[in-house]
Amino acid sequence: MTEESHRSPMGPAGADAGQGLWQACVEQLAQDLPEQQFNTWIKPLVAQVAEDFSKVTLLVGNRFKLDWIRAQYAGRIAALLESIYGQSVTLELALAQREAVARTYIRPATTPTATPSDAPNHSSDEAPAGAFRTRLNPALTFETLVEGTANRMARSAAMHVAGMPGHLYNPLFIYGGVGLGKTHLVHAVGNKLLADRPDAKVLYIHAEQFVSDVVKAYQRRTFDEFKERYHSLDLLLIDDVQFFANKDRTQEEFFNAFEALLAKKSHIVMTSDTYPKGLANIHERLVSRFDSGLTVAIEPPELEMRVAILINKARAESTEMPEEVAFFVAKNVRSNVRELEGALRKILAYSRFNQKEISIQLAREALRDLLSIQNRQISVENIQKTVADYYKIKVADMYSKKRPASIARPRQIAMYLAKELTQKSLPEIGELFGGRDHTTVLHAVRKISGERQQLTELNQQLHVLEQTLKG
Ligand SMILES: Nc1ncnc2c1ncn2[C@@H]1O[C@H](COP(=O)(O)OP(=O)(O)OP(=O)(O)O)[C@@H](O)[C@H]1O
Repeated sequence: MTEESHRSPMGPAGADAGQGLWQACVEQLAQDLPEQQFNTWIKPLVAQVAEDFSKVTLLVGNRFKLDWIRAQYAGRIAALLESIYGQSVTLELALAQREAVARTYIRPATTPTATPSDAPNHSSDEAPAGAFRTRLNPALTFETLVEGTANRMARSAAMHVAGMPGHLYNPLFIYGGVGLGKTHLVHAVGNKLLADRPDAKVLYIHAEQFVSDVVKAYQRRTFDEFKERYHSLDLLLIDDVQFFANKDRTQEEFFNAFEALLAKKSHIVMTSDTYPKGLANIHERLVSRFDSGLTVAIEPPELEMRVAILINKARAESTEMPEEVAFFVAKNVRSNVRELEGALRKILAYSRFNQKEISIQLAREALRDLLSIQNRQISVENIQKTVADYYKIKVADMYSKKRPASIARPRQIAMYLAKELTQKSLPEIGELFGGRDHTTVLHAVRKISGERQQLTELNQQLHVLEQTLKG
């Protein structure tokens, strides 16, 4: 899709008609888009239209804008041009003031959805000299993040921060297991703020990169530059702060940056694999600061959310995934969104290679290995044993009629996990727990899933058990 080339001038003939085509497109976009978006992103574009209208090249001021327009608007623009002209039009994006022009060819799309694979990971790494490197991936936006019960609170807090940084929820601390969308969400905060305020100083950084920046500053004695860089931000997005464990110097520098940023009402958004008090080997004064704004969890996505993610991501690849296939995949791939994406990629590739329509049968074939590993690994017996070990009770207590809380609660947790992680029905699970009635299982499932939303500690324990069971 992307290639580097030199810009070739368009012939003058037909230039007016060409501009007419572009003008019609702009007028339509002005009606479709919010005014601020239109003024920021579309209005400044300069179009060059080929004589035969087969190609429209949009000249964009800088690399960040180019990536953003490609991710957010290119599909829609290409589709509009085609519908106005009535024939195929190739859309190209190019940097306006460069010798070597980065060109991007865009397929028309029916929806303006961005495909993460279309966009470079760190667009602003390629920002023109002197420009601020945000390290944001423009494809990771609120628009491409599917909302569900699992991320609703984190998402709305993040939206709030993006809309009004420096006010409520500072710092915002987002935690959850692997592949649940923490990174996506923090990029979305940065991208939204930049869309509203293109001059804001936003930086996304992984905690390991911060560690390496501290080491470099230490070796090169460039702490002044380091401080200037970090302390002048409007928004710092820092991923996976658990990586600060045991790194004293880094923790000290982060503490300083933290204090400086909060004092000037800049915003800090952090992610981690656990809640602040669960972090190991991080100084207490940092932990208490992490927890001083708002701490929110992202849970593993529920079934409906997994279905919606699959359908949306397939659509972003210009493929319609039938709902029943999405349900089949979502029921079988439960752990996290990254695995869901992997399953989708396999299905799309299998369907293309074999030139077959996407169906449940095709999904079953494409995911054969994955499904057999799952079936082998997660059985009710396995769950009972793992939960019994974890809570230090006997496996036999899973089937016994004993009722003390120290036994009844792990048993309810095991029933909940059996429902979540296996295909067994409530009566089947009841049978495997000493012949209990399905209503007992239903009660346990409802109780634990309700408490999971409220009790951070229980939620953490369930994460550990799930990760252990999934291997
Ligand atoms: N709700 C969602 N809607 C759409 N895509 C999602 C959603 N959640 C996660 N993803 C996608 O799943 C993939 C993994 O997400 P991400 O990298 O943000 O996870 P993470 O929680 O940061 O994981 P890790 O802790 O391993 O870094 C990404 O491609 C992301 O875009």
